Amino acid sequence: MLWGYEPNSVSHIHPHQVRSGQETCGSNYICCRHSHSHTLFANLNPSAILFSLPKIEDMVTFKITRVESAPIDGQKPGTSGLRKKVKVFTQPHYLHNFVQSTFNALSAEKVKGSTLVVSGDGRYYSKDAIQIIIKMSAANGVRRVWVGQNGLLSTPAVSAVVRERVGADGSKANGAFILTASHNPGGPNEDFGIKYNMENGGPAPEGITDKIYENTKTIKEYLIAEDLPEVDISAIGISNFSGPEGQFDVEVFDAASDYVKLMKLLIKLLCYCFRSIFDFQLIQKLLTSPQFTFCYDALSGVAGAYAKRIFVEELGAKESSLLNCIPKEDFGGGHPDPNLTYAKELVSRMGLGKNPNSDPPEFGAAADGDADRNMILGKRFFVTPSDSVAIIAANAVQAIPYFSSDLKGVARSMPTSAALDVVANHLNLKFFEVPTGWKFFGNLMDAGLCSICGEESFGTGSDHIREKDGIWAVLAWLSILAYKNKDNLNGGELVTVEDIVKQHWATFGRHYYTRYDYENVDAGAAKELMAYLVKMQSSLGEVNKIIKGVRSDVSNVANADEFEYKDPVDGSISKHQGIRYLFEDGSRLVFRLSGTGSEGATIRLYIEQYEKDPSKTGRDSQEALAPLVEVALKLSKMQEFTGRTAPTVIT
Ligand SMILES: O=P([O-])(O)O[C@H]1O[C@H](COP(=O)(O)O)[C@@H](O)[C@H](O)[C@H]1O
Ligand SMILES: [Mg+2]
Repeated sequence: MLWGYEPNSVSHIHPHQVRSGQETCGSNYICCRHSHSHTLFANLNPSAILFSLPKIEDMVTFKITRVESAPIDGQKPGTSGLRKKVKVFTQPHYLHNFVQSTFNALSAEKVKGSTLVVSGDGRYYSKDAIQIIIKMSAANGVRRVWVGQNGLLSTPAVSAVVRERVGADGSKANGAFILTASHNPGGPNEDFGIKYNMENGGPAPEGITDKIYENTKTIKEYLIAEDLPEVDISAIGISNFSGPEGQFDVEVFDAASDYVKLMKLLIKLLCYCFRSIFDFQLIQKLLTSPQFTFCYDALSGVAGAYAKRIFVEELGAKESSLLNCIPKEDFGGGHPDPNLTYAKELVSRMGLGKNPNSDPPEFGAAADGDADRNMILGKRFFVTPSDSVAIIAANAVQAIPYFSSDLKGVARSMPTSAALDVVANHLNLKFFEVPTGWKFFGNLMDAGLCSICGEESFGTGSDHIREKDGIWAVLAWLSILAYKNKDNLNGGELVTVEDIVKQHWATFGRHYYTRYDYENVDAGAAKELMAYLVKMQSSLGEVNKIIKGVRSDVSNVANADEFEYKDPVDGSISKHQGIRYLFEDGSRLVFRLSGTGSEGATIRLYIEQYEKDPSKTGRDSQEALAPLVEVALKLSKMQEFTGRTAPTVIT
């Protein structure tokens, strides 16, 4: 096969590996700069020189080694993959066992000849992990591995790449290893993580993650190409190798430009028209208006790799509107979780928290380490994630071109407030309540049942990919603001984030909502607390007596259960997905153990109360919910079980 590159795209020299589509020069090989095949072929200059692929005998060859191993405890993937301390991951065979168990769960015939994406949020240990996974992929018969430059790809970008990218030779990805522990801190003493995403770009379903876990308990050996040279993942280009089963390639590509292009291209593929998902021109007008001010905090996570390209270069925001937008291995020592506690700098810049800025911007947002979560803030105003998804759904058809023809349906996770339910009801939309974990939305989307979904845990997204998407959520909010202000940008009064939220409450009522997190609690104590709450569910008379003893103004519990979900698409059943106490007036208490921590246990307590009367929707949420909070803490004996007098995080 013959193919070529523009001569001016030559970027650097690699003496060790053959990089395809490259001009050979003595013993060195010159690499070419390109982002992906669409650009490559679209830009192909007729005068470009055509090169033949390197001959097998020129390629670096590798052998396959079978390394004896044994099961290591505790490799059960959580809500979103395996997340542990770096010190755990760097134990001999630890990562290898998990990767081999994943290959075995997928089956050899699916792995052989496949194309895998391997990248992540760039946290400490990622670079070593990528080299290990490349070597194990080669040994397991994978045909090619795609890596974002420097090993960086946000979780939503991985999903987009798996679904939409076409390699220079027409190849498509079959799956991905995403290396992240999301919102957990990074560094030698902090967390690392790995999860596998399937061909649809979404997280592996429980059927696969259960198999992976079973395999980790019986593993005896793994395969690795120990002599495969390290691949330079800082340089864009393709490295070719030859193994016992044939050719193996590693392609390093520009993570950000691919994401931006794929997002734009997607709509063309789906709709055969030339609109982008968002109306970039309209958003640009808003972002460049002197009346509007903007701030984006990537919390030193991988979102920074996209923020400059999208917000500054594409949409005209000022560079000074970006905070912590250089990705760092240890997230600058911070906790890359976009909430009111951990996104301190943004929170104070937005006029909230301890040292509030006196002149805050109109709009602020933050992302987590792997850029799938988002927090949306207005001037001195916090938007709860449960309200955020409801507001996006209520405005999507008018404000976001991707949805202009209609919404197929909407969905939320169980602990997320019912604000979205009210919108769905009002707009007569299909509605689904699923367990916590983005993978549950994927089935609905693949079946064409859901367009927009969201979670209280700062996750919002749509069926453009199969992961939640932090930058998408920001663009969705900017679209709504741009749409509502399209006639106000020449001196008129701006419709603010706060106005939009308050208008929403006036129309649909307000779900007062708060979440209390008790992080790093003793795992045994957390289990006992949950067991106690389940036991109490069988004596509601007793529960109501306790409640009335604590607060006579709180209504009775009408129903209590553990949430169970039957997937409407594949019929699979997920049990024990959170403990619910449902009150007569529609209020809810939900208790769950986090599935994303790496040590001890995190208890999450979700508290919700619906207020329909528009004259009562403007209260401070902590104040409005104080009676229910008191009830929840006493009913669960939180302090008795955990020894904690206060939560670590309140949102
Ligand atoms: O950690 P992420 O951003 O990948 O997010 C992951 O975990 C969240 C829950 O976390 P927990 O179990 O701690 O409540 C889920 O809502 C989310 O769908 C999942 O992708
Ligand atoms: Mg995340």
